[in-house]
Amino acid sequence: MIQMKQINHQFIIGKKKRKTIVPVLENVNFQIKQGEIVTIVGKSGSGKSTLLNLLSGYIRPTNGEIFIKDQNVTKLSEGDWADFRIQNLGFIFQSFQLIPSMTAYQNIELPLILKGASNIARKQQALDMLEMVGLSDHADYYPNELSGGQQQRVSIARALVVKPPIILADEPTGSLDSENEQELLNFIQKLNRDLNITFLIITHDDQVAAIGHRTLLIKDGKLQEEKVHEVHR
Ligand SMILES: Nc1ncnc2c1ncn2[C@@H]1O[C@H](COP(=O)(O)OP(=O)(O)OP(=O)(O)O)[C@@H](O)[C@H]1O
Repeated sequence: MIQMKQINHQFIIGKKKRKTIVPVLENVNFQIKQGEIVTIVGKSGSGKSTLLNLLSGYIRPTNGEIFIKDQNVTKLSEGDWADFRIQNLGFIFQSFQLIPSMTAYQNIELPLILKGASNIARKQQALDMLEMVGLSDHADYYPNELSGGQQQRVSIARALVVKPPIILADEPTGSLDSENEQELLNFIQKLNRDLNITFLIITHDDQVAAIGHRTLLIKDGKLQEEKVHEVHR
């Protein structure tokens, strides 16, 4: 489903004589199968977000190739990457990234507008998602009128409304209290079981890491298999 082949990534800071090269990832190779939940851990600054940004196409690798659903995404133009992203990837961020001037319903509907869905289909699917995350009665609330846990549920509904086969999550529980965290983790596992959605989750939190079928560790620019959690399957 997802494959990184010999990925190297470095950032270049400054210009000309003051140029500094910051190597972040070195010869990273891994594969994720459809229906897996894989969690990625590593110290602050180890390159976790960089890895996720490479998989999202927001940055391009210095070297190496990335395949998602057998498509070599490193070869896609910006426009084709944008289309591919809308069709295949959903995102969950720590900071929710909801649009403050739009209601819960409108935030969830937005990816469907971008995808070109019809009016009727949009309405039905957005309402279904609101129901699925238990917020049917909050459709017309704006993000600042919702609790942190409710905002996170709206952001998940928005990620899922286009039914992406893959969800990339960066510290998805980072802003939640322990009750909401547990609820979200149960929800991710349910989506994985019921809809066979593949999850790649970056986290600092052991409880989150443990929902992965496997956990990968980024250390000194390299990726290593940390743990296989047998209990989940
Ligand atoms: N756009 C950029 N330009 C230059 N350097 C960058 C850029 N983005 C990240 N870096 C550097 O790459 C390294 C890895 O950063 P990254 O954000 O991937 O780490 P992380 O593991 O996600 O950290 P955290 O857990 O603190 O979020 C850091 O040294 C950072 O300074």
